[in-house]
Amino acid sequence: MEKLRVLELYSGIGGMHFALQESSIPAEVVAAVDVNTTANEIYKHNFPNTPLLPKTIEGMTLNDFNKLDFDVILMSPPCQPFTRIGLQGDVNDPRTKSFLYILDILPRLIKMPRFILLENVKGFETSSARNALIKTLQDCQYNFQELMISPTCLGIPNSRLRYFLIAKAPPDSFSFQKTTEILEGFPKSESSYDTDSPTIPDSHCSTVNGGMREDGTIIYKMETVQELERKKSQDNEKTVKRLQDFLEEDKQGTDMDSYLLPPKILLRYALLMDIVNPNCRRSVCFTKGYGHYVEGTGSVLQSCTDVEMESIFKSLDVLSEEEKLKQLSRLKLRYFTPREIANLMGFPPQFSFPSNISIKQQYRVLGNSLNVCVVAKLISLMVS
Ligand SMILES: C[S@@+](CC[C@H](N)C(=O)[O-])C[C@H]1O[C@@H](n2cnc3c(N)ncnc32)[C@H](O)[C@@H]1O
Repeated sequence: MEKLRVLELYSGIGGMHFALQESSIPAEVVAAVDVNTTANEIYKHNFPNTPLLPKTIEGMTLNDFNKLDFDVILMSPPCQPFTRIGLQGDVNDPRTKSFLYILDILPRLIKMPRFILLENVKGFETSSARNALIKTLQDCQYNFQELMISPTCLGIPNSRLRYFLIAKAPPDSFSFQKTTEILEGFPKSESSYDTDSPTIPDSHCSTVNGGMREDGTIIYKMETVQELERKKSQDNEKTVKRLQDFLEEDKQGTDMDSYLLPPKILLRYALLMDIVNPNCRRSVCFTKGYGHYVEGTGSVLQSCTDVEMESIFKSLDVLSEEEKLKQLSRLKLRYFTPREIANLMGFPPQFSFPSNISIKQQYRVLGNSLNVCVVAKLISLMVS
C-alpha cells in the first residue's frame, strides 16, 4: 500500500499524529496546522520533521490546500462552541468559522480526500455544525459513520466520551455494517470487548454535584446512589486495567510531593473531588483546567492506600479545621502528573514536553487533546 498523505488540522500537541503512528497504517503527515504557540512548540518538539503551519485554517487558500495533495484529513475542531456546560454558540460562535470554511473548501478541492476523521465533544452530535458536516459529506457522496466512544471501551480506566465521525470516499466502503444511528462504542465485530462484556456506563465527564455549608467553609459531596453504584461496578470490571498500570513510580527525580493537594484545597474541596486509588479501574475525564480549578476537572489520587477513605470522611464533620487537615493528609491525596494523564490518554513513552513548558500548560494542552488508542483504532477501522 502506498503511503497515505495526511493533513492534520487543529493539530495541537499531535494526538492525531501519535494515533496515526499507533495504527501502523503506512502514512505521512504532509502538514499540521494550528494557531496555538504553546501547542505548536510541543508538536515541533515531538515531530521535528513534520511541516507545521502556524496559521489559521481560514487563512489558507483553496490553492494552499490543493498543493498539499492529501488523501486523509484528521481533525479535532475547537469544542467550546458545543460543550454541554458552555454557551453552545454552535455555528454562531466565531470559533466554528474555520470548520465551516473547511466544509466550504472540501467540495471544491481538485482531489477530494479518501478518508476523513473528526473528533469532538459530546454535544456536537446535536449541533448545526454537525448537520452542516453531514450535508457536505452527503453532497460529496461519502460513506460515513458517527460514533460515541470512551476509552473505557478499550479497557482504559479513564472516561473521555467523545463524538467521532469517520468518512470514506466512494467507491470505498467500510468493512463493517454502517448505520445512520450514532454507534455507542466500536462496531460489534471490531471489538471483542464490546461483544464479550457489558457496556460500562461512562461518567460523561460530568462534574460532581456538591453543596456549600451556610458558613461557606466546606462543600459536601452529594453523591447519588446511582453514582456510587456506577463507581462500584466500574471498579469490578475486570476487563478494564487498574490505574496503577498508568502511574509513575515514586522514583528519585520525580518530586511527587509537589503534586500533593495543598491544605487550603484539601479543606475546602476534598469532599467534592472524585477520589480514586491505584487499585481503581476508573477515573473521570481530565480537562484543561486540571490542577488549577478543582471541581469536575479530573480525578485525584489517594496515594496512601493503607488508610480507609471512608474512615477519614465519616467523622470529618465534627472535627476542628486542624484535626480535619490532619485526617485528610493521611490519605496523601495528589494530582495525577501530566505524564500519568498522557499515559491514560494513550500517548507513547517517547512523547515529551519541552523543558520550558509549565505543568499548568501541560495539563491545559493534554485536556484539549484526545485518546490516542481510541483514535488509532478508528483510523484502522476507517482505512481497512
Ligand atoms: C481540541 S484542540 C485539538 C487538539 C489536538 N487534536 C491535540 O491532540 O492536541 C483544538 C486546536 O485547534 C486550534 N485552533 C483553533 N482554531 C483554529 C483555527 N482557526 N486555525 C487553526 N487552529 C485553530 C487550537 O489552537 C487547538 O490547539
